[in-house]
Amino acid sequence: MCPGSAAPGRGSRAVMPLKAVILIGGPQKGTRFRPLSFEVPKPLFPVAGVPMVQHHIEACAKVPGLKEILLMGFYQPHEALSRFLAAAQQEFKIPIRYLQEYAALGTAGGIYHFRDQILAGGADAFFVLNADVCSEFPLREMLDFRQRHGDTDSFVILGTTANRTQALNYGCIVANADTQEVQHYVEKPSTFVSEIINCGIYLFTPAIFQHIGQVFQRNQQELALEESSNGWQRAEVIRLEQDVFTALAGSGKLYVYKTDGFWSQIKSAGSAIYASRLYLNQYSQSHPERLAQNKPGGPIIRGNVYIHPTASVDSTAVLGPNVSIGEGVTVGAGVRIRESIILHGASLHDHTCVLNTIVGWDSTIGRWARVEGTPSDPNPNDPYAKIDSETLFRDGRLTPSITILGCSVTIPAEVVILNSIVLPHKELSRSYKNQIIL
Ligand SMILES: Nc1nc2c(ncn2[C@@H]2O[C@H](COP(=O)(O)OP(=O)(O)O[C@H]3O[C@H](CO)[C@@H](O)[C@H](O)[C@@H]3O)[C@@H](O)[C@H]2O)c(=O)[nH]1
Repeated sequence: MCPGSAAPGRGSRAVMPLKAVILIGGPQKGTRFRPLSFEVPKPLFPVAGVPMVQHHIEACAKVPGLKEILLMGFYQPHEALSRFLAAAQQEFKIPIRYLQEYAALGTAGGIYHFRDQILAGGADAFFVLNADVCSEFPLREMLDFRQRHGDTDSFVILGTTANRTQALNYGCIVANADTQEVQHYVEKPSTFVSEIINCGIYLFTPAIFQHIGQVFQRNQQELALEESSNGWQRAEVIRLEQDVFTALAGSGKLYVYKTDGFWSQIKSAGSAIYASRLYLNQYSQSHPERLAQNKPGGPIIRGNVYIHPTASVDSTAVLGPNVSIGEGVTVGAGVRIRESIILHGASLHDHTCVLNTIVGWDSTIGRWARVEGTPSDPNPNDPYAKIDSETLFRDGRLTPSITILGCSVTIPAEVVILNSIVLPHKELSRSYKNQIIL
């Protein structure tokens, strides 16, 4: 933004041309999300009833002056993505495009490669958001913060507090307590650096490209020494965190805006259930119409529940808290569902009990069956605890986690499926416990 173009003072800000880039990654990643990512790319996985990145898009569309949203990744363009983009453009009345990287270029390589597209139309600043986080997205607050604290040419990272142990799984930020200027940045350190972590949400000005460009040139020079035909391409692989932030720390250009609002990573399927809970909570303020109510002749609703309008739920079913029911789902009489996501087309026959589970698209659960997982919620007694993006195995054994049924799985009547992952199209014939069923 041009210095002096905004009215000075707390919270007052002239509207300036802005853009947003959402980093959606690509197919190789998201292994902790299997088998769900087989069917739908992780950024489109429904969280609290809508695709994961729709929450980002909605937050961006609310920022005054935001002209365009660019989804950036290395997925091949496909029908589900195109359909989603078309629908989102209509709903949020903002241009949204997908820019495909020819290979995984890292968190800074893609934005550098497409810098002309980002700056087209004269963007003064732009947000970059990791797709695999859920947040209140305090984007306006980040703009106001930059206005108040940094110079208007500085860059802002959204930060939050984690506990000392879990902070090691994130980018860690040491900042000046008065100015919030980032003095030190270490990505996933091996020993404690700071409790302030990087939320994967940034506000940049076009000047960021000079800093990324320096890394690109250095990479090129280093690779020129190697005998390799694709040196140029590899020079384009650049990480914002290790290559850019670490160097920018202490230069007076990088600031952290700390939020106390909700925030979580969405790495594993278990964290999608937790993220759903956070967004459903937010709906009471932002989208009360999306929350199911207790009504005569309707199912019994406990806490926050989302039911797609096309779903058919028996009036004797008891749902909640934290349940999302997808398009065309059928829920029979006496069914109990808690802390679960039921994906479109699934059918839960009478008296089934589904707890801490994701039920895949078009799966069927026979009557009186019980499908249950173990939640991986953050420690409720630690206000700074984050969800552990658990690995599937520990000491060679499957760690108890939420139960996941892949798409078109059939569970017979009267069985118990506990802490298991069932791959798509399986027809089970008995009960299972702590297993991956291939
Ligand atoms: N377009 C594109 N996107 C990518 C690429 N690589 C990763 N992404 C996207 O960038 C985001 C970050 O992914 P990772 O590189 O897996 O990093 P991380 O382990 O999630 O850590 C990052 O996020 C944390 C917060 O959730 C931060 O704490 C940490 O510092 C870092 O920024 C994800 O949304 C992912 O889809 C790429 O090559 N191209």
